[in-house]
Amino acid sequence: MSRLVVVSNRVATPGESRAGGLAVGLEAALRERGGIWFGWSGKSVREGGGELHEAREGNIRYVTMDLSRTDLDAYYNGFSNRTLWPLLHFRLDLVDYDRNTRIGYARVNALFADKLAPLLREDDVVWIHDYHLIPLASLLRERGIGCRMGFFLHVPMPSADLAAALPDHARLFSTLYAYDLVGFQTLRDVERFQDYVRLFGGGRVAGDGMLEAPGGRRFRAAAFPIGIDTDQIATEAPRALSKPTVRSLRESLRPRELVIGVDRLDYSKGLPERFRGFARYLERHGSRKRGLTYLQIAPVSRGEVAEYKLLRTELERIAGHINGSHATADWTPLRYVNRNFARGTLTGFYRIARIGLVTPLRDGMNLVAKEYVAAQDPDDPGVLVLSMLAGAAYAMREALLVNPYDLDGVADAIDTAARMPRDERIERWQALMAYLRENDIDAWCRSYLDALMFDVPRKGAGKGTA
Ligand SMILES: O=P(O)(O)OC[C@H]1O[C@H](O[C@H]2O[C@H](CO)[C@@H](O)[C@H](O)[C@H]2O)[C@H](O)[C@@H](O)[C@@H]1O
Ligand SMILES: O=c1ccn([C@@H]2O[C@H](COP(=O)(O)OP(=O)(O)O)[C@@H](O)[C@H]2O)c(=O)[nH]1
Repeated sequence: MSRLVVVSNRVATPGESRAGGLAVGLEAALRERGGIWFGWSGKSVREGGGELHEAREGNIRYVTMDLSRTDLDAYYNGFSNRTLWPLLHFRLDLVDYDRNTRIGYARVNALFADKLAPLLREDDVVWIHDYHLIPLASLLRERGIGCRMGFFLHVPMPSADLAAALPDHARLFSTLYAYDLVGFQTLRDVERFQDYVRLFGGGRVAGDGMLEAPGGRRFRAAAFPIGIDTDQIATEAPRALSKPTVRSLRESLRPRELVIGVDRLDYSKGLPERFRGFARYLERHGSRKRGLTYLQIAPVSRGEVAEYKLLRTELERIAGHINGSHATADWTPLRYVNRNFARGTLTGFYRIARIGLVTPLRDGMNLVAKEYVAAQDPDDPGVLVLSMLAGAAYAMREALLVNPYDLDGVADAIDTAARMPRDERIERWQALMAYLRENDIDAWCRSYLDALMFDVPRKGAGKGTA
């Protein structure tokens, strides 16, 4: 069997617990097969960068690389998170068009290629993840690496016209042509990518999932919706009820029901809109409103990026306003917590929540939606309120689907969820859970790697073909 080499900006090194779905998914994927996980160390150094660190746990070898402060600012805080992230989440209004960060992004990708190339063997399978590392395969091929390489985009692929608004977009997106397989979360993402290749990328859709780049090189593009470790969460959730943090949350709520939201503090997650949707519920459903308490967990994310700092201030203001307007001496309707919780604890929180509120404005997938469902009590499950603009909504049709911009719709969905009879809750939950069991994290990993290893012709790979 070929050795698997996973490459991503974020690496979950042993013992690290941090919010973010990519690391959660890849950790589970590598646990099954073993291999190398290569990426940024999470550290920045004053000068230089490029130092490698190694660690091993079980069958996974972790190789991580430090980045200089300047490189990190340009590549991660800059081009990845201030240019590509908003672009890929349909937020042209937030895109930063700075040329220097674009150059820094190219420089750091070249550094990744320089450090990774010597570690690779001819029969390795290299699986590169996310928007931070789009050009990496092309740079590795320039360095003579001919092995199979796949890419997976964890975030949405935007409409072709939006993608084309990026200066030099063709130079960036055409580097995707160096991969053998380009994976997306949903079929809609694949279709939007095909549109881009056809309309702006100089290529053509060859049928059968294959695309043809301008020079004639063929590669595959397909959807592989990421899953979770469904059985593990279902087993862990009832056990988590005995954890002191979970017990004390439960006791503090009585006699009210819990509504829960769990998101990195990110504008793509639609938190201001969600807070306002909850406020609308409080205003419109006055007689029942005191039956619910909404807990929003929102660990700070990308805290050095200006837009994220602004969002934090805005949320504090809205939360203060909601509580100021609706709280009583013995009830705070919205509890807003900027802390990261271990996933073991979160499963207990999900389990005791009658409603899971997941309303991103755009999201590649959203693993929290899936974790919430997997953690429910089969005899008395809660209800998932899910944005129709999250990748997760593509298959999770038995959730209460909402438009996250429609505050009245969100308020109505909270009310419907709070009043939903047990039989209906069970019926919806069973359908969702059957889907999550069949499409778990192992299935995701297996289907992607099978497609990369067996479904992709190898003609034309190798040096100079990118
Ligand atoms: O690494 P960070 O900058 O701290 O951000 C955390 C991760 O956020 C994004 O996650 C995405 O991947 C999830 C799993 O596929 C998906 O469910 C979610 O919709 C995406 O937003 C980002 O894409 C990752 O690269 C980050 O590591
Ligand atoms: O305090 C927290 C908040 C979130 N998460 C985890 O972070 C991931 C978030 O993934 P998702 O796909 O929902 O969104 P992303 O943050 O990757 O955009 C999920 O596995 C959560 O359980 C966590 O471990 N602790």
